[in-house]
Amino acid sequence: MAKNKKLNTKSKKKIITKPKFLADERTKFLFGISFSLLSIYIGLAFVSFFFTGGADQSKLDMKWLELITNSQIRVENWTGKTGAYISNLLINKGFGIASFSFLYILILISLRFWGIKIQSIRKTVLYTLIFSIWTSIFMAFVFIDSTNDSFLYLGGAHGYFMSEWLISAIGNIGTLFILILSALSFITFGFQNSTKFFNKLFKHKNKPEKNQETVANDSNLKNGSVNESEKKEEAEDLTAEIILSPEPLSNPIETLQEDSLKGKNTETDLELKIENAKNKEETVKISHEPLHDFDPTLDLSHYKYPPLQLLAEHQANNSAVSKEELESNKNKIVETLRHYKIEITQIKATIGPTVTLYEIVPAPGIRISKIKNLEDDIALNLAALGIRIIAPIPGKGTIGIEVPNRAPEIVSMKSIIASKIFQESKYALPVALGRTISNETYTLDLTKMPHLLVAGATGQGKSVGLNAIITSLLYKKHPSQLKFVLIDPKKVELSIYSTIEKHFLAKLPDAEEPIITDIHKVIATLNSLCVEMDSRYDLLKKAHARNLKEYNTKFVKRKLNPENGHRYLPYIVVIIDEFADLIMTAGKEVEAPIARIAQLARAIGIHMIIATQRPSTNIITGVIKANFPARIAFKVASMIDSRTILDSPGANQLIGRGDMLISLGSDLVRIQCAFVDTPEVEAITEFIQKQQSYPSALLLPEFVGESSENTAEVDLQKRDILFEDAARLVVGSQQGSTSGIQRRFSIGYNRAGRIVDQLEAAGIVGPFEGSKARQVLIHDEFSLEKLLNEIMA
Ligand SMILES: Nc1ncnc2c1ncn2[C@@H]1O[C@H](COP(=O)(O)OP(=O)(O)OP(=O)(O)O)[C@@H](O)[C@H]1O
Repeated sequence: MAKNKKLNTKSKKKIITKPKFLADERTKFLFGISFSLLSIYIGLAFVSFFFTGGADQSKLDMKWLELITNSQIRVENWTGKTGAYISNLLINKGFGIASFSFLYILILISLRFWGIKIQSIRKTVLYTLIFSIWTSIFMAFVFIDSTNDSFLYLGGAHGYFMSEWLISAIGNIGTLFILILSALSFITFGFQNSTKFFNKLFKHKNKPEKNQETVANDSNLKNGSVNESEKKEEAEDLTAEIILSPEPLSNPIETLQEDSLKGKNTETDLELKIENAKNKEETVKISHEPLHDFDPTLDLSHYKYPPLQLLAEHQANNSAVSKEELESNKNKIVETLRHYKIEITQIKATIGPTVTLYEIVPAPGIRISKIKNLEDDIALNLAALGIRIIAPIPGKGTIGIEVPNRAPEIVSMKSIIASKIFQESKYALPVALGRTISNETYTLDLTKMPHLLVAGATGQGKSVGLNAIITSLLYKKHPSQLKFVLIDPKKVELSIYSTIEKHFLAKLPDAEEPIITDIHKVIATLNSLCVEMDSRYDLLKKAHARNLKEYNTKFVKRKLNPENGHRYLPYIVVIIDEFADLIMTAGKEVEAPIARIAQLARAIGIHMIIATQRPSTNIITGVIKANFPARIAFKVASMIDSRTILDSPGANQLIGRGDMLISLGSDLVRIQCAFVDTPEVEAITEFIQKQQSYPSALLLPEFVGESSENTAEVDLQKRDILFEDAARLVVGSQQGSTSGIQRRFSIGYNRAGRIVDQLEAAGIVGPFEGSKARQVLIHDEFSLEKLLNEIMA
């Protein structure tokens, strides 16, 4: 109980001792200077007092004001009358030479203003006061006679008064005992290791010193072979650490268990409980008083989120839709419908950033399909592209006709990021996409998607869309909470993010480039993500957590022991720009890991966004579609493309420049994507890059390719027709890389890989060595020809 109480007061104290005063750097600087100069001034005054105090003494009995105002009076002290007065007040009239300890407080305060924290000021003031009182009495007691022949009172007036009073009350011996006892009490309670020190000094002089931090891990503690006094001593050490250490303890499990020992104070109990804690640390039901929560952001505690000013307004001129435009569109719609004998009872317009939605209520008895078929006629009459008819609008019972505005508005990323809905969103991975047709900010939680497929013909806003997604995540997430894996075979779009590698990116340990462009590296990275996925699943299982959020909550609450492999798991967002290029070169080799991650990674916080220009069925395969329920389509060339992405037409009728449809299961929402320009993204990455970072990108687990294991199955009788040529190429260039063969013969990655496997089986190249090129085992053409002849025979 007492222990707990202490812990409580401790944590309360900690809260109070962190005042948020003087946040302004300039004020801190000025205060820092002032206190430093004051410390030097008082220090000089004190030192000078020893030499000049005698000469000045007669003048120092005056009142301060009198002394200061009378310019006739001069003192010897180096710091003038004020310094002399203060020294006399504190040393002679106060605590004697113990007054020097007050200087320590001044130095500590000035250091604090300089940003250096040595120890708590509150604690130091208390200890200094106790120390000064004690020392002044002690000095006065020891040097009681020196007052007769010196101006200097080593114990100060306070010390002399107190020691004389004590001597008269309990005599010299009694006073000495009181002084010794009070000194010991101060040391015992004031310094956490003092009991240990005394015990060692008096009882166990021969026992080797034990490192305090390793006490809990000591194997003696486990096997119970220690004697009682050792146990007691170590239990005391542990207790002392729990009560006094203001820092988070290194092993949270033990401390939590320690909390649970309320009221049990026999040492044997304590030992046994701690031992149990070791065995049971995977049991995550601990619900005792928590330690301070683990804060993953503390690694980069000074990290500042990008400010809004880095984004631009992009205010388009004359973008407002005029009343005339609305009226004229309305009239044309009504006329066209009337022409086909379709009467409407009501029409309403909702002005969006790029399109205006005209909602009509047809007269009773009109068939909806009739209106739907008039799409082209209405478009013709309005002389506008990109008209889309939604018949009926789900959940509304009306028919919608979307008509593009003459001057579309640019939705700036700034307005979206600044929106209340985004700022206040509590999503785990908040993505701000743009504005809906009714001008509402559209945000989504990537963890709920859980993956996103983005398609659109070239130049329609796909890259801007990806940038908008990445930017919104950068505005909301700390580097400790989120890592991106950026795959960009085109090598242009995502390279802008390479500067924030050490803050926000994850890559293979041997990868030189932060943005993955090489097909081999892509395959290795995707497979490595599968390994990471499996290891995360294991961790979640061990922790009895259902998903990453639950797992991280447990970790933050210090219910999972890092010594057992537990770690804070950041979200990983994998972005693949130009997915088509990957599928075309590596086919199944990329499709398989992507499908695997897509199927399983939701719970463990790996989310994928794949983008493609070519939304054809050989790229967006059934496997990919089945695993990517959330899809975004920018304008595409044909209705077939639209169907491939969204399973419905519509994307072919979009007007481009960020006009998009998002499909989440059954819903189809039209959105004007937020616009973020390259200079803005550069400003954001530069802002992040300038800040303190991790030493490297997050390193994904190493992935060792499987190809070497397959060589046993390679049948050299069924050689590829390019086998011989490839063998000559490899020996001629002395380079055994799959990509070299792929390029030279313009063949797919799979086929090149198979040829390399055959070359390995024939003994021409060595086994797969991860990122390094394979070794070439045949060094000259003569040996090669000999070998080839043997194989052909
Ligand atoms: N949300 C938007 N708002 C306004 N204009 C946009 C928007 N998105 C794109 N644009 C305009 O369209 C141009 C092309 O966009 P973007 O580079 O994103 O196309 P893309 O689909 O990625 O093309 P590619 O596939 O060839 O890289 C931009 O330079 C910009 O002028």
